[in-house]
Amino acid sequence: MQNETTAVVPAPKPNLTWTSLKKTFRLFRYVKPYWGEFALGMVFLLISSLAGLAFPRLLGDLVDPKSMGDLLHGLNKAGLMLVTVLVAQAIFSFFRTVLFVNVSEKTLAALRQHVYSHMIKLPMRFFLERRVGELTSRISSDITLLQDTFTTTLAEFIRQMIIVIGGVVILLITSWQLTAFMLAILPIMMVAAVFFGKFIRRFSKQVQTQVAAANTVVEETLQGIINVKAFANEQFEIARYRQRTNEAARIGMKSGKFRGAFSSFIILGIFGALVSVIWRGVSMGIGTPQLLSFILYSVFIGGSIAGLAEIYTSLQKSIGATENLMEILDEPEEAITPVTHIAPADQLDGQISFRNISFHYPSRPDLTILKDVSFDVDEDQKVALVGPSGAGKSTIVSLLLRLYDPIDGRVLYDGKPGTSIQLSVLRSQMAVVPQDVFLFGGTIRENIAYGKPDATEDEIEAAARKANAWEFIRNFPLGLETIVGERGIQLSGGQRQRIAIARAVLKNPRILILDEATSALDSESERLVQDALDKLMEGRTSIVIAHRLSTIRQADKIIVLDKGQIVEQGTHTELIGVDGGLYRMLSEMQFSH
Ligand SMILES: Nc1ncnc2c1ncn2[C@@H]1O[C@H](COP(=O)(O)OP(=O)(O)OP(=O)(O)O)[C@@H](O)[C@H]1O
Repeated sequence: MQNETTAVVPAPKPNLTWTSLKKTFRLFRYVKPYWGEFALGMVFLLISSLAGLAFPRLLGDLVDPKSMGDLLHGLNKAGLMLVTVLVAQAIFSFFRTVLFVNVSEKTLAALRQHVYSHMIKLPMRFFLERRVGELTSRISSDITLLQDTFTTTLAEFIRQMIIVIGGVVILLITSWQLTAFMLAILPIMMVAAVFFGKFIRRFSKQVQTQVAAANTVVEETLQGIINVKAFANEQFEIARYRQRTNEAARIGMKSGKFRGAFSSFIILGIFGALVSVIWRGVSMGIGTPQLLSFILYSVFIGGSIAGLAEIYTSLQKSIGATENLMEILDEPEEAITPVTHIAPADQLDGQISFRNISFHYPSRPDLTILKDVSFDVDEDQKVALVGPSGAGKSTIVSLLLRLYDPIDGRVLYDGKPGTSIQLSVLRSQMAVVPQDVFLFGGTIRENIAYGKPDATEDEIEAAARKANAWEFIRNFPLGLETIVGERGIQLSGGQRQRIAIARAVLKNPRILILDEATSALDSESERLVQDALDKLMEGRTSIVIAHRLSTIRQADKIIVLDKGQIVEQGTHTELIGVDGGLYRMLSEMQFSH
């Protein structure tokens, strides 16, 4: 199965239009700081391309030293000129490449950083509408594509244009009749060869897909050989394999015919065209040396025209990539600012009110998730949200974190509307201990310090102790430096939760949000987690999404949700006494197990 996060989504190939070109020009904003280097690179490119243009002419002279007076002297002179041109071209090409690579590396690093820092500040709504794979490929493959454009494609484009225009001018001066004859046939053949080549490559891709499909049959059946045998399905699998391999062979043979045609085309078309030009030149009485440089120019021009066809495709792709990036950059960011200090006026006491909140997710406007939800949480209270799956508990938490804004109604913090408090200031005073604890691939220390990046060693240790995590961390040979995540050790569910608790302890939030883990921990682990949570909840407002009702008996208030509405509110004792109440029913169901 394809992994969502690594799937590369190719950029669509748009047509070259004025608006898309205008978007591409916005890229040059990133090149601006390196304009000097870029311009110098351009100059070198011009010189080396022009030098390259002198090459066929000089080769002609080398064959025909007579044109330069004394035979030996002329030969040496032509040879020397050629060597000079070659060396100059080599030197200029070197500097041109280095300059262009420098400019594009710096430009694209800046672009990458800009896109990423913009992307991560976009509102949740944006992430609901896109797949992670799509976004990662925007930042990885699209920008890599642009890198190629800046380092090679652009330079190639200019070089090829100089060769085509300069070459044609030189040829016209030599003989306009022969030039017209050559231009009428050779470039067309070259461009046809490029498209023919592409067409054939499509076939090899199809063959590869079929071969891969056939290999899947082998792999699956050998891995699950017991199933094949137990079902006596050998014949069925043989038929499946035969069908796929035959299909691969069929496409392969079809492509073989085109390959054959391609070779014939090259022989007849391109070499034929060259022969015709030579024949025509000789019959026009043009001398061998001139004819040689004429043919060389023609080959150069033909090659460059074919190259331009490739460049066009690659520019098209880059323009597509740029459009995608610009689209992301045009999305409005959330108002996220670095929070270094919270002014006393902005410090929350921890009182929360939901006032007539109605909500639907931006991606599903037809599906109302919360309907007229109102409740209050007092400072330092512990409030539990309970209700069947899908009732809207996590949605309430998302609104509290202002990941989304309600469609109707208001969320108030200490009586002030959320919209009047700076988003970063608000979020920096809340912490979440989620159900699925997300650990970054790094050390335990880094993962705990995520709650407060500038935490000291002592603070980290104290947080780990308070979270009942110190004991197990100390027992790892590397302690806090133990690597966790994909390439490190795997922590148990309870251990991960305690790391998340330590994070929250470090953050020391006014409002704590707990999403209880649904999967059961073993009783010892559960006791340690619960004890750490109880300590963490002390002295702050806590909202707990509870799945196991046994943990919330002491809550100051229990809010029971069903289908996006509050159906009951009260303490455990009050709610358990409601005949036919949802809370009572849910607890009876849980305790009867
Ligand atoms: N990002 C989203 N986009 C669209 N609909 C969503 C999104 N997230 C949740 N929902 C829908 O909102 C409803 C409430 O979901 P929510 O996660 O708030 O429920 P919950 O009470 O927390 O459930 P659970 O106990 O299973 O976690 C569900 O019907 C869910 O399908």
